[in-house]
Amino acid sequence: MTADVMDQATGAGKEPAAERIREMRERINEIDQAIIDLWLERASLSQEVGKTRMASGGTRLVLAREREIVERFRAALGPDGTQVALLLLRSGRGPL
Ligand SMILES: O=C(O)C(=O)C[C@]1(C(=O)O)C=C[C@@H](O)C=C1
Repeated sequence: MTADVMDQATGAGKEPAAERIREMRERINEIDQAIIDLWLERASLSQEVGKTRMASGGTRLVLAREREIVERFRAALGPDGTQVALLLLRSGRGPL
């Protein structure tokens, strides 16, 4: 890449920046995959907890526990954390 040609894939204007961006994107991809794997594992566990509880005659949901989880995410991530927690809970127990 010459200094005045933008690299299409990375959007960078110079090769050293393009190379650094490619490296950082590799790590971003690894992190995204870890998040996906953990998301799916959590959803599966959450479904299992729900089945176990209902089979014992208990409730489908435990709202106090959901509030605790939403609060943990809000405290760590702010208002977006609330949205993440709500999506996370929905992916395990389904929509309310
Ligand atoms: O911790 C539980 O008791 C669960 O059932 C798991 C979970 C969750 O996904 O975190 C799902 C539904 C409940 O209402 C509360 C929490």
